[in-house]
Amino acid sequence: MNSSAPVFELKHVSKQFGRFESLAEINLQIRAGDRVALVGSSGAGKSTLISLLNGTQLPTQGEVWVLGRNVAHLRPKLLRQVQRQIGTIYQQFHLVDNLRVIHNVNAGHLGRWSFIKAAASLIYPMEVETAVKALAQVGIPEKLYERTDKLSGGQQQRVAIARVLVQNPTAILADEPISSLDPERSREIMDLLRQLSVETGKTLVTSVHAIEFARSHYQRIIGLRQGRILFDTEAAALCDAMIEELYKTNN
Ligand SMILES: Nc1ncnc2c1ncn2[C@@H]1O[C@H](COP(=O)(O)OP(=O)(O)OP(=O)(O)O)[C@@H](O)[C@H]1O
Repeated sequence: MNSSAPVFELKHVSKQFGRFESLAEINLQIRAGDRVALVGSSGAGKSTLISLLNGTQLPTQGEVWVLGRNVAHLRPKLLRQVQRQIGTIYQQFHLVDNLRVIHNVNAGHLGRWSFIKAAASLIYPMEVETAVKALAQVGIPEKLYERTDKLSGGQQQRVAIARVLVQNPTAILADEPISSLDPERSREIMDLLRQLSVETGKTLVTSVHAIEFARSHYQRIIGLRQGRILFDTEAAALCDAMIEELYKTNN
């Protein structure tokens, strides 16, 4: 994959669901190491944009390039290779509740492990040291053998982040990672994502409702309104008038 290409590039992208246009005429580039927040009202298109960046959806029009590849033109094997370089964290964690933490963290290996190895690891966990290291990075190494559904929401989100660390992607996408957490846990998770991105140099794209976190934790903020980019700005240049325009209710 072309290492000098932007990690993500969208050219004249639209996404329709039936006749409804969720995104329209999106043009943007995100480069290695960028830390970008996506903001906008409910339904503005943030999650749709994230699903285009990780290749789980294809655009209706335009081109989505990930790591120098046009996603729509990739054969399944190459698409999986590209997708392995993109780790995604979701609001609802997407963990298997009744498994121990180690198995959820080891799911980060799934793109690389054979089916046999993955199945065997459910009985005799493999690469335990890697899992412990990832859990230590997210601050809960002692939870390795705990059942996942016994953890708090904040701890479960840490497990989801540890799984992405084991996957070791080039870029991390976080789709409203704090929406189901209380304010204190939200701050901890936002701090953790920023710290991991700064320490590892990984690109980080996060959709977030709380504009104050976008400002304090990200270098660049993209405002989506009714499926279009209203602004794409350095965080320091975001002013109250832009925020007002972003959230105003009339058309
Ligand atoms: N799979 C789908 N089928 C039909 N419509 C969809 C689908 N996914 C998204 N949409 C529509 O596209 C629009 C944008 O949705 P999206 O989830 O991207 O917004 P969002 O900014 O992430 O909102 P929220 O902050 O509430 O999560 C919404 O009107 C939504 O109903």
